[in-house]
Amino acid sequence: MDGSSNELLELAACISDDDLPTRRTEKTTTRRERNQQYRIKKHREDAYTTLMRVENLQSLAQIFDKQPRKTICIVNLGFGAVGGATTEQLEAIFAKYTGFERVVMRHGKPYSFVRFRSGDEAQIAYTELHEKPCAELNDKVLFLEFLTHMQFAYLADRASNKIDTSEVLDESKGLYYIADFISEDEEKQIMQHIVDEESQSADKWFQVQERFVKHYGHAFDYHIKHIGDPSMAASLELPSWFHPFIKRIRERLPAYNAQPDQLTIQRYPPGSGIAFHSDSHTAFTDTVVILSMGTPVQMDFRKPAAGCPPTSIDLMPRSLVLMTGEARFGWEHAIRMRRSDLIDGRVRERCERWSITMRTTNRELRCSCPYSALCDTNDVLVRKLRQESG
Ligand SMILES: O=C(O)CCC(=O)C(=O)O
Ligand SMILES: [Fe+2]
Repeated sequence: MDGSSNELLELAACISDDDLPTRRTEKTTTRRERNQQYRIKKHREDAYTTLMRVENLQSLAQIFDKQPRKTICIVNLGFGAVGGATTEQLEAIFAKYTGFERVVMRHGKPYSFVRFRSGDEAQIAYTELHEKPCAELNDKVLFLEFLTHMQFAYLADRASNKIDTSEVLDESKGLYYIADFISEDEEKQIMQHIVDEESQSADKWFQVQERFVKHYGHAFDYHIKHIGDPSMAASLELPSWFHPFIKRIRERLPAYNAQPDQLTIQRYPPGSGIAFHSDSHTAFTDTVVILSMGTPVQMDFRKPAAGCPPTSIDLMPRSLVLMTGEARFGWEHAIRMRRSDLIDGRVRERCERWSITMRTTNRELRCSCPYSALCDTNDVLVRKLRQESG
């Protein structure tokens, strides 16, 4: 038996036979209690074994502290899985304890964290909730443990990957973010335009995976990942209501000198997204702009060659993202297909999101960027397109 199994056994409560009752009624009660204790012991073993497996831990001693600490780990309660909870549900359970600060959750993990102002205050919640059925969670029995700051950092902060969403994220890399690029009224007006145009060209919405797309100026064909047949576009003109926004981009980002001739409107129902990609280099030139509306969503960026972990920005409604240079050609971007995002440890459920992507077609059908892993300039299809265009 290895050390970890020993530790699990230590953690499992022993069922005491010391006080076996003699009278019949007492005996029935005690049996029930013993069964309940046995069930708790089983659940506890499952919970701790799962945690050790998920985090590849050899020992629980390296992760939990025996002293009361500010941070409690709920070993067997995460977000999303069967029997999981939302941030709001956990807040409702813990907010009644003095000193409660916040709930921290992570995607895809079977555990979560609750932060208190002090260890003593955390201890009160611990004593009341540990190994007890929780009424707010269908009587699920919760297993709580204390974490030191280092242990919390190890479990929770390790994968922190959020970029600071200041106005210019990384100008040198060509990634710009402008919050509140349009007003709430403008957002409503744009949505109204989209609805109005719906009646004229309803058949020009295409479903791509779980999202819906519509093109103006030029169509984009997702099968060949290139400019598509003009008949697939809702209109070969950009909608006139959009021109003032192009002017505004130039005012806000004077370096922006593109003349977009292609607009893609996309509707993302909750749970939908777009896989990692770099917009075709030979279909579009070096600047891609995205205006977001509706629900906020996390967009991930990654540099495939460098093997860096993805990093994400939170696309708030009415914000604008501009990608140029390295961010446009050398990075991939994606919106994960999921129903929620995890922002600073909080689960934020998604509603419907709308985006408008502005691009300029690349007339030369050629790209000379140094990011060959993402560049389609030598693809067979693109070479053929170049030949055909003379
Ligand atoms: O909808 C978005 O925000 C991203 C769209 C996108 O990346 C694309 O259409 O290439
Ligand atoms: Fe894209």
